[in-house]
Amino acid sequence: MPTDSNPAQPSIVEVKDMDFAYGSKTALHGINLEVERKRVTALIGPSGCGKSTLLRCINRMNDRVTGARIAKGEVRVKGKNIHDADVDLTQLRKQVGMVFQKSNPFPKTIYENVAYGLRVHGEKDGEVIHEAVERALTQAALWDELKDRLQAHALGLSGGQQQRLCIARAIATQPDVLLMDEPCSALDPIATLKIEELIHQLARDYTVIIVTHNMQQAVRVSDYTAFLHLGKLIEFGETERMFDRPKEKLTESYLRGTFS
Ligand SMILES: Nc1ncnc2c1ncn2[C@@H]1O[C@H](COP(=O)(O)OP(=O)(O)OP(=O)(O)O)[C@@H](O)[C@H]1O
Repeated sequence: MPTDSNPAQPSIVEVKDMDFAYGSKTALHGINLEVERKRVTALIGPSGCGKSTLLRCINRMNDRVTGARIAKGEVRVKGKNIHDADVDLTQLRKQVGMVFQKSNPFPKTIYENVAYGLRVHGEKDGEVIHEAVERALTQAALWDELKDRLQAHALGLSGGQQQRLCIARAIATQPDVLLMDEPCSALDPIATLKIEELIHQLARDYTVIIVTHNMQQAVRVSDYTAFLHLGKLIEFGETERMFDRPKEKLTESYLRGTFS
């Protein structure tokens, strides 16, 4: 599989020769992927190729699906196999945060949505929580908009604001990696643009891995792209290079829209 990995940059997430199965059905075959720190990596490919499954392997979100398992290989985050017996799932999900397709704020105030993760991890110091809420809302480009109504109900926000609030919630505990599963698919073009700008800014502090159906979005937001087809990683490399000069015929036909 062609790759343009950068040997000078140690990977924060490594997927090594991984097969993933739902019961008897193998959904991912022999995946090898190295994700560079503080960069945006996009996962693209036709519907059902395994993008979300791969994303959800990185914080063991697939553990929730009965019969779903890594059949071969491993996933490492910061060098640690995430299936080792001593891995604490709550800690892993603190390290690897997630934002879903449909925004899902809790039916609580704006403030409590962002403070939630800190409280779950046992933070009791009001000042520490307040600083974290302000920092996360600022990083999610929401502080100026919302600072005067932190006690308002989160469900009263617009769809785009709710999604940015979910991003603020995910980054409040300062994860190393942020997984985003089609974060703009339910949003209008203006709200989408704001999230895309935000993704650029987030990559200063976080490693972002995003699933997108929208190839133009992959070009706009990502540094690296992984193209999957039928559960296999066909090509991985710098986004600009891959879209200009794909190395694989299959990638080329998918990107040119001549895919059958
Ligand atoms: N919970 C599940 N149980 C059984 N099979 C599943 C489950 N979730 C996904 N699959 C199967 O695994 C394969 C990969 O699905 P996945 O949702 O990861 O693909 P995707 O590329 O994200 O698709 P889409 O772009 O349509 O969201 C598909 O064949 C799908 O039917």
